[in-house]
Amino acid sequence: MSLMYGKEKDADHDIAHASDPGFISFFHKLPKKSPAESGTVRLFDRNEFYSVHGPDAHYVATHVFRTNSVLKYLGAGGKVAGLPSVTLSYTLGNQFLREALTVKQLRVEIWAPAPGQGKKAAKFVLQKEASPGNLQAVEDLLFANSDVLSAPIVIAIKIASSAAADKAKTKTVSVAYADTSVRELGAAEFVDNDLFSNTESLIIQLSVKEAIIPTGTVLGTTDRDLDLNKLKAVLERCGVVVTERKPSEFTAKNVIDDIRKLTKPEGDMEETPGESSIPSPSALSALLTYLALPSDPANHGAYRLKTHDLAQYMRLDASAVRALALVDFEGGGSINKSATLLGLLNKCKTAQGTRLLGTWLKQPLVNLHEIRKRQDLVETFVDDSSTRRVVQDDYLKLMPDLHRLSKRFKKGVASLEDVVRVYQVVLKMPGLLETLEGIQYEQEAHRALVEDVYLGPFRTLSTNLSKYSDMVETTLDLASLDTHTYTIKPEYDEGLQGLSEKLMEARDGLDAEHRTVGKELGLELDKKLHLENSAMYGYCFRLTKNDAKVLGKNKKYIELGTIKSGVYFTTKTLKGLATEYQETHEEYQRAQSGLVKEVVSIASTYTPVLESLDHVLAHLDVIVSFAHVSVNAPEPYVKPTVLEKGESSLILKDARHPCLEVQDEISFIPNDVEMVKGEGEFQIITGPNMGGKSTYIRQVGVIALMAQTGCFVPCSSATLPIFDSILCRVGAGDSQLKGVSTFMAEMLETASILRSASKDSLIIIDELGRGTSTYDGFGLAWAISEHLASKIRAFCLFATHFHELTALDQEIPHVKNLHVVAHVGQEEGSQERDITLLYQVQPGVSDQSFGIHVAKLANFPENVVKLAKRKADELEDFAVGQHPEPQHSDEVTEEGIQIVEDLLRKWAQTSSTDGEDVIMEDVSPEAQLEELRRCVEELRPRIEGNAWVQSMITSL
Ligand SMILES: Nc1ncnc2c1ncn2[C@@H]1O[C@H](COP(=O)(O)OP(=O)(O)OP(=O)(O)O)[C@@H](O)[C@H]1O
Repeated sequence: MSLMYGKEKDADHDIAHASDPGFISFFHKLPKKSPAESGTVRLFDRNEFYSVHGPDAHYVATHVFRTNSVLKYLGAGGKVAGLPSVTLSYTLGNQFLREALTVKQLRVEIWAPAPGQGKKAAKFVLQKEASPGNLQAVEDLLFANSDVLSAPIVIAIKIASSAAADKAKTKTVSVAYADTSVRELGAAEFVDNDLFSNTESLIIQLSVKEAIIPTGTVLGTTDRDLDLNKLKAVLERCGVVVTERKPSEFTAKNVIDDIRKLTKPEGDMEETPGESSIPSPSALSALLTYLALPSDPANHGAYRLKTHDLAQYMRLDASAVRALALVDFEGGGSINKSATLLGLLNKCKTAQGTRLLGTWLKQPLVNLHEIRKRQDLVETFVDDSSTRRVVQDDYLKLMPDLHRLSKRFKKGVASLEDVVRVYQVVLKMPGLLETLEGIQYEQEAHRALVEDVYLGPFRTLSTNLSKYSDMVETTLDLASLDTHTYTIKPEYDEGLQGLSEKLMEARDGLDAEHRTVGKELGLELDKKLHLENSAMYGYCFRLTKNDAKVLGKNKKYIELGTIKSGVYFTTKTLKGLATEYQETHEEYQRAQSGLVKEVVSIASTYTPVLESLDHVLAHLDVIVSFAHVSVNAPEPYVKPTVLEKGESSLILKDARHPCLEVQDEISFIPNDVEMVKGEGEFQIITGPNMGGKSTYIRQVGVIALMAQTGCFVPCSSATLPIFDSILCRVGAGDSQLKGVSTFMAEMLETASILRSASKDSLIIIDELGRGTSTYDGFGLAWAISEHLASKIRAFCLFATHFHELTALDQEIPHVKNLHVVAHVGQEEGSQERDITLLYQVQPGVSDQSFGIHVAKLANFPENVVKLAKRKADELEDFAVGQHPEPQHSDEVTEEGIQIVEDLLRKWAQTSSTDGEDVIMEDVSPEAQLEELRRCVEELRPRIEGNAWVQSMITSL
């Protein structure tokens, strides 16, 4: 969901009038935004609208209104020295705040006029503060009526190191996390490497939005500072907002008491947990302090504390989430639904289903039994399409977000309408049960599973809810539901019944007087003489001005007023009756509202049942959605054969990229994938730019991930082992990293892969060594490949432009070369060569090299660094022709290599500041490419004389 406002009238609230001259000086004296100037927006509540000032005003102008013309400049100096300001209506402002917190990952502050200050306040006080992981203060304001599709998870991280651990380059990481929207706390403690690979996986698994870490020292030079910097880099890569707090907050003081307060119901006499039984006490302590949970009595006894085991799910790194396009990482809300796996697979009908799917994609299973269970359930709904449709259209589609409803009950803000919505769910249950009982099984074995996962729980929950229906039916006036009025049945309460009768009597009295006056005046009731309950006068009579002449000067008829619709009048009797009616009505409302509270509070006792029901419905929704997508894909998906870790090779027939094959403009070419353990689990893919390399290697990752979430896969047949992790490294051109320079990010990610991969990992490396500037890039690619292939022996797909890397298959038996096929043609009589891309992947090496790139090292295991250096030297030799003949292309000549060398040197020099190996940190990929194009132009005559060089740079 992105904000597309256009130029709104909203911006026209006249801020110049609304603001006191004193405001400008007040604004300039405000404390600096915490913790850093950036990343926080500050809104001023002006009773009817919000105003925004300074740099924030520019931000709002650009992002909300998409024009600077909405800016007003307060104070003297106009555009040059005035205070840039913009206003937002409450609706627009709240929408902006929601997006700032959940999509843009910003902190927000809302300031309100200081007590005693009127509309034109000059002084404001901070009223509400919120951050992506802590929405508590603004929950009612911003999220009361909108589904939050992802939970505001906030995590506190503490790193402990010891001399022994330092030597082994490991750390102990303690984390505590909270989801205040469901009142859940969690903790985990694990050993991590010095690049925090496990912490990264945990952040992905939990979809963390904000992290609290201790501040470093001022100088930032201690070992701890260095660790914190690395941690910050990881957090940034994962798109997490970093909040720094004093290290003193990371001490375990009071944490036992606080946890007891939060998790134990009042009066629970069970023994207090000791400090040793509370995991990650210091991280928990920092987290509780930050969220101020213990100080709010509403939280007492309301929280649950869990421990999270990192190994229960497949591990993913941040690049994998991006490279496999699992979810919209930047959170911008893609318009094209099939652009992400979440978008593609989300045929869920409920908000809870969509949320659970998002979680499942970040938490692929590693337990074979659990994976097969999900697959069998999906198969059940693939086999029986008609039940699938009925479940989706007649049941799931009508289910409200029970999680949100439960939350409203828990917070005591639920209304009768909420009570009724739950009732409507309960009414649907027998039909849903009957539908599921009627499933036509192709595999009898699935019957017990459906019974176990859905029918059993639904029956129990229905039984638990039967009293709920009774309660609603005896207390609520169900006859008035159709008109969306929610009232208590008068018969339910004696007092209410009495009042209701009194109300009827009063109403009868009014009617009688209506008749009497009609007769007296000789006017037909309702056509001429109207009895009305006017907002201004209460019950009274109305006549048109013309008809009103009959009233004459008769004192009996008391005129109340004349407006366009006619003349209003009353009589003494009517006045008395109207007052009585009004008073009884008010009394009735009071009595009813007491009863409403009672009914809502009885309904609230069902929240645990509702939460369980929510979970089973969400599960059903995702499974049915998987089945729906599997059947309705351009080519139906198949159930993959998943085998235990290490027990299988990866064999896919006719594999497709699920997100690409659904795009209208693409006629997708399927490819087989064979990664046979011991024979070819390491594959190097070369080929021309845009030839389909990335697509091929990424689709393998997507398919493995889909298989482990229990979904069917886009292949005609598939066998694959369980992977403990999918780790990716994607080239600079594709990465959308912020903050860290692309180069450093590339190196860190690759280093992290080397540290954390195992033989059961699936590694996807795309375009390693791009965007940097020496031959080390090749050396690095070689060294990494060799390390992965011979030491780690992971399943790996490596797409590269380093043609020379393909020689690795001569050294390591299970390295296999593949290439994407391109047909290079030349029209007769033309100098132009055009390439037809066929997107077919075939064994062997492509006969063209497509460019050499460059890199520098950061944080690699020493042997990799050494090897990289050696290989780089070898390549230099190779380049000047002292190396054996190039093996794979007849067209490569010494002259050709020389031209490429000269070209690259020129490129490196022009971009370099010191003539050394260049790290183009500050140069955007576009600018680098532009630079390269310029160099090509300079060497144009020589390039045109050499077909090989020319083919290599066609893509430029
Ligand atoms: N199997 C396929 N069938 C049809 N079209 C494909 C296929 N694979 C890729 N394409 C098309 O080719 C485009 C480029 O593919 P991809 O990015 O995988 O190429 P690449 O070889 O990795 O390119 P580069 O080397 O420039 O990074 C895709 O966006 C898609 O439109």
